[in-house]
Amino acid sequence: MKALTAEEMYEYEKSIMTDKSVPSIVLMECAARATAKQMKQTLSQNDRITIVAGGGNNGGDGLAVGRILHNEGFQVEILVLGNPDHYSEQNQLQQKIAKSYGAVIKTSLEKIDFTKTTVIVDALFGIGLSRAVKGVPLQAIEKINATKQARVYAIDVPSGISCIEGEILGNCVMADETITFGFYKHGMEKEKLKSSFGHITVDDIGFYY
Ligand SMILES: NC(=O)C1=CN([C@@H]2O[C@H](COP(=O)(O)OP(=O)(O)OC[C@H]3O[C@@H](n4cnc5c(N)ncnc54)[C@H](O)[C@@H]3O)[C@@H](O)[C@H]2O)[C@@H](O)CC1
Ligand SMILES: [K+]
Repeated sequence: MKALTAEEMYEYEKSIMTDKSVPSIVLMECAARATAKQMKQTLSQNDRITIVAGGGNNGGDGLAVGRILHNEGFQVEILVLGNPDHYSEQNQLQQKIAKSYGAVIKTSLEKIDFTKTTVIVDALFGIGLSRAVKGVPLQAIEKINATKQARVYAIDVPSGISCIEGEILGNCVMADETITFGFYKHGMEKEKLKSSFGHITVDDIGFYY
């Protein structure tokens, strides 16, 4: 299978945003809608959904997924981790939109009661992971993996897997499903990582041809 490295994917996205003039936030909305659509194959209104978002655009995707599902009546709680000074533009905008629709955003791992969670969306890191996870993000990954009763959906890449090297950097989320955009990512071609990705869906989200 054709599996793109992070650099190749960034290049491709840049060409869509410049040559095709597609705004980043439009790509993000379409990525989030594709993720929500795939999740709804197995979601029920009884599910308690916890979005675990980082401060970058993977987190932005997660915030948009949370707002979309919240607006469709699902039980959603959103956790955003990371240094607020480093939130990406799109992440900040998605937080503003989610709050405007009444979604509650928490910012510390301790504030989430994972014992009640039945579905986790892993939106900590996507193709931007560039070094081994440690500290709070590592605690979050371990918490997600310890929440045995939850189905775990990874947005784009399970957090902790680097698409630069196609390797786990420290530890990674063990996803039941990964929804990735445009192309398979470097690492998905490796047999030894199959159990980390779970079932993989590639969605062109309307722009990646
Ligand atoms: N570029 C775009 O407009 C789009 C990007 N998309 C999403 O955006 C993701 C890429 O977003 P970003 O480039 O913001 O990066 P990520 O959201 O993957 O990572 C967030 C930030 O974490 C930092 N980081 C890297 N390794 C770390 C570590 N070990 N510990 C702590 N922080 C670390 C980096 O500074 C990185 O910018 C994709 O995977 C996809 O989910 C999609 O929304 C499609 C549109
Ligand atoms: K992720």
